[in-house]
Amino acid sequence: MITEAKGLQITGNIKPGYEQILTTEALQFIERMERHFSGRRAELLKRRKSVQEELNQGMLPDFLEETKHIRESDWTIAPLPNDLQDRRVEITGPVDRKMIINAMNSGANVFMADFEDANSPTWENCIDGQLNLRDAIRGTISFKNPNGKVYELNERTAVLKVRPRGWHLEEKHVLLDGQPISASIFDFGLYFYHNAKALVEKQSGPYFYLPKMESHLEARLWNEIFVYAQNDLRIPQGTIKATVLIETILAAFEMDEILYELKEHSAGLNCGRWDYIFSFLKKFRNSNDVIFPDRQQVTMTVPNMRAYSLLAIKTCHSRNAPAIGGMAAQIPVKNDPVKNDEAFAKVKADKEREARDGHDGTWVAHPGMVSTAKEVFDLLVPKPNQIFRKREDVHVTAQELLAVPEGTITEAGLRTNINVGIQYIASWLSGRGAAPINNLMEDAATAEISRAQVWQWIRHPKGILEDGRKITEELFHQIKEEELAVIKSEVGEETFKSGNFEESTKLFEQLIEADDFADFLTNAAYEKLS
Ligand SMILES: CC(=O)SCCNC(=O)CCNC(=O)[C@H](O)C(C)(C)COP(=O)(O)OP(=O)(O)OC[C@H]1O[C@@H](n2cnc3c(N)ncnc32)[C@H](O)[C@@H]1OP(=O)(O)O
Ligand SMILES: O=CC(=O)O
Ligand SMILES: [Mg+2]
Repeated sequence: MITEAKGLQITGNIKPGYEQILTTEALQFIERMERHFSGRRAELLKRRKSVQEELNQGMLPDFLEETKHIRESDWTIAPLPNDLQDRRVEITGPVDRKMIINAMNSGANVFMADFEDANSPTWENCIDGQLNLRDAIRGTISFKNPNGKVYELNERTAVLKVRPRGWHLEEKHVLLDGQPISASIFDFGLYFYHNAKALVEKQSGPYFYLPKMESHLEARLWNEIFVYAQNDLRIPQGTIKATVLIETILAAFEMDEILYELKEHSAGLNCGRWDYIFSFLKKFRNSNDVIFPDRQQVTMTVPNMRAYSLLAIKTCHSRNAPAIGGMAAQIPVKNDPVKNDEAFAKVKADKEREARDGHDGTWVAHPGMVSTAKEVFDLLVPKPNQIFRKREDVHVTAQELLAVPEGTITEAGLRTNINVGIQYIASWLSGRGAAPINNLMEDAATAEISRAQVWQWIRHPKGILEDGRKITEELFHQIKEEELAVIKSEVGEETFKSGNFEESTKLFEQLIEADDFADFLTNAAYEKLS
């Protein structure tokens, strides 16, 4: 079915209820923004490619000379609204109806509803997600599971934030002049159009998390979109508040500048550690100086990761902005008390480091982890936040940000990467963007690390297992076959057949075999998604 709203063509299915989200007025609002900003988005994506070429030639990122005046002058972000003062625990999760209710009732201060890496962007997931959030904001959301259990919102719920998809993604079911529109503008635009006024009436606001930016110029584009959207819907300027994920190695050099661009709309920064690791590997894909050990060895305490999080805290606090920590990927482990205790201990240690360093809040992936994080932050952080701790003792250099973590590459690490990569893509193609795999939360960012490491280890001269074997395409294929047998025995023949494992394996192989490193696995995978 094709629905037209002036120039926009909708090629996705219009299921009952979708007409309440895809209204003519909402689509015209999106069309105006897409017409206005698509050129700039395209330029910025092109710019990413030219920066990559420079990095491929050996250029190293550094703090920018041309924006020194921003780093060295005195300014702060605009004051934060009341409901964003205390963000000690933020839970994240997909825009699934039941999970939205569970997350909002979890006891966390904030719930980040994710159209991005925890969401497989099928048309249905995206539009159902908008309907679910609309109902959540109006307090009418409910859900009944197959056993008859009814889910409804508690009286007190988490403050809602929304993460639209990143600049590199398109929404292929919505065309303007025959071309797919920006997924960021689509997710942001629909949410903002339908909910901004209702949120303001509730003494809250349209709050966002902005993913995967690679420069302050990309933050400027978001800011221009915010100004445009607020003008268009006659909502006071500065009502939108957005927290930027510092999750690319290039953005780490532009934290001040990113806060500055979004000054009136900023709600601080967050350390998106998983994408950050992925970005480091991706940006230095061709460098013989960069190779990371097994994924599990790259923790937040290795020197470069610690430098990055300390710099985020210092930068934010000097601008009166909150510095939110990141996601510990552990989730509760069912039926294994020892592993369960280990998972909780790891989350606790991670949150203690963050709170002691100066973070004002943190992320958890599962409602079962909320109280652990909350206990740590309640004990170590005075309410509502510790922005007053300016951390002037912290001095982070470019070399420290670019330091390569040491460690070993093991066969177990290689196996895990292959196993997780294939299982995650299969889950994503089945419409599930976050999955529990080997007792960890996996989403697009964590799976990207797995895929990037296998690609790099094959091509890098130091891609050598600790037992002395060079990692090659042949070894990859051998281990892949062995891991497929393991997966098959775990999930069973039937699920293996119906669960997109064949398609996922093919895609994983293509990504590994291509000499040109694909910028995002989700771009290729999206072509296969309904
Ligand atoms: C790198 C980054 O970008 S991090 C941010 C993006 N990633 C995420 O947001 C991942 C969030 N986490 C999740 O999606 C989930 O926790 C998963 C997929 C990892 C595991 O989910 P499940 O297998 O359903 O876990 P589990 O069976 O233990 O869940 C128990 C209950 O908690 C709920 N639950 C689990 N995680 C969440 C969550 N994040 N938000 C809300 N509810 C949740 C489940 O729906 C389930 O509810 P029920 O008992 O009412 O049926
Ligand atoms: O989005 C969060 C991350 O760690 O990546
Ligand atoms: Mg991320």
